[in-house]
Amino acid sequence: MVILSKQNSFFNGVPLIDLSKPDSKNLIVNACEEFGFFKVISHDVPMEFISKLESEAIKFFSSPLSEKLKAGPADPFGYGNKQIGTNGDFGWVEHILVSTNSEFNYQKFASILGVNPENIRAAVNDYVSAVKKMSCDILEMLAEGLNIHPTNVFSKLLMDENSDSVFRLNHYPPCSEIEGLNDNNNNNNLIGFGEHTDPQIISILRSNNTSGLQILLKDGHWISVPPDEHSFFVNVGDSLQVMTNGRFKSVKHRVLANSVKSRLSMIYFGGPPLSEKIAPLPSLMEGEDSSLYKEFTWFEYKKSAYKTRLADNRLIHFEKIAAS
Ligand SMILES: C=C1C[C@]23C[C@@]1(O)CC[C@H]2[C@@]12CC[C@H](O)[C@@](C)(C(=O)O1)[C@H]2[C@@H]3C(=O)O
Ligand SMILES: O=C(O)CCC(=O)C(=O)O
Ligand SMILES: [Fe+2]
Repeated sequence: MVILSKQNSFFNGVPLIDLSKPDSKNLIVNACEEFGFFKVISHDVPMEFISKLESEAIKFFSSPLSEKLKAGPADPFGYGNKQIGTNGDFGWVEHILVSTNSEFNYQKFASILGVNPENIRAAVNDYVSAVKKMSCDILEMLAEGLNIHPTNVFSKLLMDENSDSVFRLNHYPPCSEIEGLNDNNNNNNLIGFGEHTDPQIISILRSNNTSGLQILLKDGHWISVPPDEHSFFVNVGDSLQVMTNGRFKSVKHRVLANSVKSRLSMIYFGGPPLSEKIAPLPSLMEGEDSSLYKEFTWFEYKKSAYKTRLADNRLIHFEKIAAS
């Protein structure tokens, strides 16, 4: 029996994983089951990579809107302003979305920044490579914690040369008008990025020290995640929910805009190759036929996901109807 030490394993209500500690694999499993979310410290992503990318992003987002729009529209890759996806979702946010594998047209960004496209490409590549390595370490610890062999069942999907992973930079400008907005609970809330789950396997988020991120708990309450520029935050995505046959739940999260400070976040979304079948791992099913989900590939899931609104439950179309 595994006895989990709860001591020092929470940070303001959010599970805290110290990657240097030997018991972290069990704590990660616990966090994925209870929250679908956790904070990571003692990682080995160099601060130099984070700062370099952050300064390139600040330069880009500080450019005149007319210049930034030249790197859009986000279809889904490129620059987007207030628009999230193409199905009618909006937020107080501007963003850049790039594919981590295909040759993205960095020239578009570079001409705006007036820099060599190699600089921005190198900043994204250095950062993404380090964060991808950390994602794989976490996924391998997860597999070990679940007693799955080989332990690279999840990480090999991110390591595959055809892995369909994406990287996103979000900038939430401060909004002074929030003070005038009131919801029924007397809160001043302006949505930066509306509630949703991430479709991929795992998402790794790093932000500056501006608050805004919230996660939905199993009991239906939203909690604010205190920002920490030196740490990373990990989300279970829909695909990991399916691969664990619902044992882990993809976490609903959202971002509220801030009235005084701007928030800058960078998120790596680790996804499988398009042709990969997304199905529960046999060792996590009670019997051969106990999958909660119909068979589908990541391509089929993505195609369907891109037709949905942000807050929709995208997995519902792939769930088996329970026999009565
Ligand atoms: C409204 C949408 C934006 C999104 C594609 C979608 O149709 C539904 C999923 C959204 C999401 C959420 C997590 C990531 O930010 C994202 C890049 C992704 O893979 O799924 C976005 C999509 C997007 O902005 O293109
Ligand atoms: O910007 C953030 O802090 C979170 C954004 C997010 O959840 C996303 O881009 O999917
Ligand atoms: Fe998200």
